[in-house]
Amino acid sequence: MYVKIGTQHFDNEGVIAISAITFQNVSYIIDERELLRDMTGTIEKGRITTLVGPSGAGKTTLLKLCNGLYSATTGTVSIAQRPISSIEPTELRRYVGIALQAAPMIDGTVYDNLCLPKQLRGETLTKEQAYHFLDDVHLPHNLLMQQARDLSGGQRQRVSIARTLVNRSPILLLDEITSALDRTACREIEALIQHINDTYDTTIVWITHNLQQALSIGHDTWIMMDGRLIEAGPSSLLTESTNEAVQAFVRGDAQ
Ligand SMILES: Nc1ncnc2c1ncn2[C@@H]1O[C@H](COP(=O)(O)OP(=O)(O)OP(=O)(O)O)[C@@H](O)[C@H]1O
Repeated sequence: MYVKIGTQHFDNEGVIAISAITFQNVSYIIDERELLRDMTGTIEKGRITTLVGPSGAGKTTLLKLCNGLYSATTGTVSIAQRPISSIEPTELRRYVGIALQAAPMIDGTVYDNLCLPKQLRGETLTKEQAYHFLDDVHLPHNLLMQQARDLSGGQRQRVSIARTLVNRSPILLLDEITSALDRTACREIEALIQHINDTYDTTIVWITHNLQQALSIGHDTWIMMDGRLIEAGPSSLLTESTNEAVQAFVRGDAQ
């Protein structure tokens, strides 16, 4: 049981509850280009944190450091206070789920796609269990045996999210998952992510170019520019930051 005081969580003994993800002086260099520069910050457990910033700021690179796709060149990324380099890849994949804009599916049915996370661990998912995950993302049961390639964009994104739920990952990374969707489907996915965050206390890290979405959905925001973390804190920073570069970005001058 955690109590929230200010922006920090404390347990019964007054110890700060585990943070979800921490970055300690993290940089990432590839081909002599420094894509992330000396980033230090904490993504808090159980919250929705949006990652915003101009194109090329390094947002996707940051997500890739969180699920082990990239390794920090210097500094330390920790998940639940464990350096990511000490976590087994299979455990990490289970702990940190990811959903992408394109919602890539394997060729086959919705059921085949939902089975995938279990199959990777040599386990099986029963149809009854699969129906439960369809319920979670508000999709009808008759979609289970439909070919994934025939789904609408919104349905596809829901299946992609349901697939992350199969692992019950405490952390969910989302990379522009609504940018290809129409307004209605976008609202539905936003409500779904809020529901998952509320119901399972899942920590959500969400890259979005939609600042209105960041304001309405995010508890916190990280504003990145040119590989640096410029601001981190409550989403109200998007309108209240006194940083001129942030203000220019929010006005649309830097997008
Ligand atoms: N593998 C790579 N090798 C070299 N440069 C890369 C690589 N991946 C990304 N970059 C460059 O790093 C910078 C940051 O890319 P990244 O995709 O993290 O930005 P982003 O903030 O997510 O951008 P967007 O909002 O456009 O998706 C960009 O200039 C990109 O071209």
